[in-house]
Amino acid sequence: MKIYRSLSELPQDAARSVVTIGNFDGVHCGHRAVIASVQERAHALNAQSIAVTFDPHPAVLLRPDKAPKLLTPTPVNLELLAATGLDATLVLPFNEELRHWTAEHFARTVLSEALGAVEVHEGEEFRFGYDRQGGMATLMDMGRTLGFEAHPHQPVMARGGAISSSRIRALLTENLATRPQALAEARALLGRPFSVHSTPAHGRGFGTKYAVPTINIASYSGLLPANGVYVTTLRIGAGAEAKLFRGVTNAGNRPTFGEDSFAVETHLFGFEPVTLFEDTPLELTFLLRLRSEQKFDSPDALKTQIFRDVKRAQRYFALSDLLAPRP
Ligand SMILES: Cc1cc2nc3c(=O)[nH]c(=O)nc-3n(C[C@H](O)[C@H](O)[C@H](O)COP(=O)(O)O)c2cc1C
Ligand SMILES: Nc1ncnc2c1ncn2[C@@H]1O[C@H](COP(=O)(O)OP(=O)(O)OP(=O)(O)O)[C@@H](O)[C@H]1O
Repeated sequence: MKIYRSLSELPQDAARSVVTIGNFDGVHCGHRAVIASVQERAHALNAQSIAVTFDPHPAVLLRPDKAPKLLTPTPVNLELLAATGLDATLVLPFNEELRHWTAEHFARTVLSEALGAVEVHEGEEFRFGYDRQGGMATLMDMGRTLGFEAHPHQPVMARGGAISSSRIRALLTENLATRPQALAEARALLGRPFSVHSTPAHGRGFGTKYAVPTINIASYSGLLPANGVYVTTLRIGAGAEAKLFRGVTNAGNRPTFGEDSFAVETHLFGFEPVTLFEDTPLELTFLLRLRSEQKFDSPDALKTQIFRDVKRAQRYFALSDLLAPRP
């Protein structure tokens, strides 16, 4: 997939394009349905399939105090978009200039002039342009003048509602704190288990001394699931060299050891030594929520509980192995 980071990077002789615009955070099942239509139509019309997205997420500029933590950091999101098979993604820097563009200006400069759009596909609730003034009706009107068709898509539903990035964020944070099954719901909406991508950090050394040895992940600006203990896998490294370990993870403040100090730490099963550098890529995947974090009276009491967590996680993996389709 080609990635263009500004309008000026696009080839001058605009190819015909079938386009979809949005943030696509997490590239969930709703996004993938719209993207699949874009690809199908691009193929039929002998045009390129392209997504237009924004960096940073518009909310960072528009509502800085309420900007959501992202399900997927931008580089990983671009990999997910590439995996859908799109020909290209245009990542427009979302800045003061762009935020003031009217819907009409956006349609004319980006869709028509820069991309040579022949069709534009969006969910029917789609809004765009300064102050969210434009919607599907605007796109249809503009399309008549500019020579593209606007195709609204019915919302893709799952687990009793329309799929959206904000719904998935809510499932993984406030809902998950009180309803462990919210993790499975988020998985159904995403079409894959939720994971975070980071690098290793140093622990305080308490784990090895008093509880169980763990790998900590570096402080992370994206979205993390609600504090608590989870069954997880940890992929260490990238490409053919990567190693996958099963384990249990605590995301929380570790109250047993005194003052709050937030960490995400994973105890790996069947660990074999691997060299970790500061920049070794880690992907931590959250499979099942086991419990909330607790303050224990002693490190020994915590250790006993962690052994119970490990047993439950091993039962989870044994069952998933049993249910996994055989080659
Ligand atoms: C599976 C698991 C569950 C944990 N549960 C709790 C808990 O409920 N309460 C708590 O205070 N700490 C919990 N911890 C965190 C330990 O306190 C932590 O491993 C220890 O503070 C080590 O920190 P360090 O790696 O920075 O040395 C848990 C850790 C793991 C791996
Ligand atoms: N469930 C869905 N069904 C159909 N189209 C969808 C669905 N979710 C999003 N879309 C469409 O995909 C495109 C990109 O969506 P975008 O990422 O901006 O929205 P979103 O997932 O609803 O996120 P948020 O919750 O942050 O608004 C838009 O055209 C949007 O209307």
